[in-house]
Amino acid sequence: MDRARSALERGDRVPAGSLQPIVADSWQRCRDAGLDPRADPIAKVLPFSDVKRRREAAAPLRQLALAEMRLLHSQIAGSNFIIALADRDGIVLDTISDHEFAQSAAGRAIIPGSGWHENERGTNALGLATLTLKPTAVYGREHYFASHGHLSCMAAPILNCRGEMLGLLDASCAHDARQEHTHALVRMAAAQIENGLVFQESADSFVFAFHPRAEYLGTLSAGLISVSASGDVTSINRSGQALLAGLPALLGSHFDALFEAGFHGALDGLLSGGVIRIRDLTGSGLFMACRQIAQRSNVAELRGPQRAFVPALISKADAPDFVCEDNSISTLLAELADAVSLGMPIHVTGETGTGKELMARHIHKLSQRKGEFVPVNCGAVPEELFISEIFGHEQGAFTNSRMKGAPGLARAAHRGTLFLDEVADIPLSAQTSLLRFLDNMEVRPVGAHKVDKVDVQIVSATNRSIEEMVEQRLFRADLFYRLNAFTVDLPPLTARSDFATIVRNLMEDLAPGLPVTDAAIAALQRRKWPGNIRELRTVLQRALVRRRGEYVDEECFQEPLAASVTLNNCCDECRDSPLNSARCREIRTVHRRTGGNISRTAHDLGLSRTTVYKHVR
Ligand SMILES: Nc1ncnc2c1ncn2[C@@H]1O[C@H](COP(=O)(O)OP(=O)(O)OP(=O)(O)O)[C@@H](O)[C@H]1O
Repeated sequence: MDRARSALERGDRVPAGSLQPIVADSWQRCRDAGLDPRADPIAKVLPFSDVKRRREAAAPLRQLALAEMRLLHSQIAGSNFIIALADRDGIVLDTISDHEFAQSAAGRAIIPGSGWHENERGTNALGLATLTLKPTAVYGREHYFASHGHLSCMAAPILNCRGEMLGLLDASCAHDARQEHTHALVRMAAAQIENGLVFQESADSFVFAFHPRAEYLGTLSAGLISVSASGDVTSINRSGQALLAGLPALLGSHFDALFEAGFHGALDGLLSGGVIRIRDLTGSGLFMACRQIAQRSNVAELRGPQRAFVPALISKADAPDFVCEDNSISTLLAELADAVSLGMPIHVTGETGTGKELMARHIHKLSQRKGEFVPVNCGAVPEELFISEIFGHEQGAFTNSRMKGAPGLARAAHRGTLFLDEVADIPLSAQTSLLRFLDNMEVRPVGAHKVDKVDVQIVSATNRSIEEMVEQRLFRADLFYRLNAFTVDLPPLTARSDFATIVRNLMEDLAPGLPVTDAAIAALQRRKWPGNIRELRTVLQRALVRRRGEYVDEECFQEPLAASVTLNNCCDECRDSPLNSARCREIRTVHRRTGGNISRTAHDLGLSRTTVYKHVR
């Protein structure tokens, strides 16, 4: 390696045989592309809007991959690693890392949006695996750029059954800390994701596992084949293709072209839930078991008695107890249930009053966690107390410490949910501690030496654009990426297709049994709703006062515009107090001018963040 490296850095021919051929070829390509191995790599990072689009495009893959990444992380945790998921173009979408690695130069380079193409970053595992579609490891000084020489990276492509690349999984670590088995773990995780995709893409198909040995049916070396209700092959994993080598184990082929028993012959035994013996058409004996029954297939027609079907995506128990008939939300809810079951941090965005807190409580309910739902209003906690509020403090930890000591909200949320409301207002000084907590779920109260591990579902919410704050360096990008593994974006009230249902639902709550006319709903729908559902609720309350008959009609909403604007400019508490309303209006005006930034409003007006928060919430 020493000879190869000095030849490379001198610009001489690299001695033959001094490198594995795949690395030697890559060095040559980098040289041809004019990259200088002693210079810094070209470190392009896409803006978050692009990452978001790519994450959406890769949503089914991410859903499976994030679960595998967490598992992989738990297998290699503490060994100073980062695990990354990249999309088909080699752009990193998500990372999970040991805290120490995240702080290193390499950890700060492998971030969502970073691309690892060979022609920019030189020889590296992600770049090579993107080119070759093969699992690849690049150790230490095999990296083209000398500045990457302390890293070891292992990447494995994730392919669909047509052999097309969907994404890549990568594990990188300091070269001294590398462990031989990690490469195998990364390959296994990629294979597990590929298998998950067979199920995910084949909801309308049967999925059968097969292997020459029955005890291997549940392992990664088992073949998985998905077959439509008429016996056509809809997907087959890599192990399946290898086990059926020599046969047309391809998409669009038919079960009968692969196995002697034929589809209808095999199905009866398979649907009985047992393991059957079967021969492929080359005569090799195999064991086969059914892993999934096709949804919507009429199994009764295919065989005797009716079998259980795969349940619908949202069960009744999982349905929220607030209105969400709007398409964009109901689609999200199906995915949300999966994200919650994987324990992914969920980030809820939406204008004020769109129902973010309600959604956070729903997430807690979905998680079926026995612990508490613990809301923290990050905008209302004074900056200097933030860390001790979240992580607690020991008795006497502060000079003027009131207190006996407090466990902190993160511990109070153990086995429950920590809801970080107004998360954009977390002081920069506390963001590092929160990031570390998200990585290791460890709590160390201020002044304490002991560390406790907790198990907490994280939900955060904001009505501000954290993307912009990240660009302005007001919010840590790595913290943002950790918080928003899954985002629920609540539409403003004016964009909701279930507006009428929301009105009727609120009316039922405020005055059960009292009808509201369609004309009244139409009149409401024509208005602007800067305060969204919260404002609608207040307007309905006021209309009830004005109601004359046994129903609410459009006349109940004809309040003078000026009054309504003035009212909207004050918070509920100050509305009836001439003394407070002017001050309140000023706070709310500055708050709007600062784009909803509580800290800046507080600073500009010389008030505490808690005071500002009280008037703008
Ligand atoms: N889908 C819904 N159906 C009925 N009521 C709703 C719905 N969503 C929200 N609400 C009501 O609207 C009000 C505001 O909801 P919530 O406090 O959850 O909003 P928010 O987005 O967290 O607001 P903020 O950003 O100001 O904290 C509450 O009274 C809530 O019950």
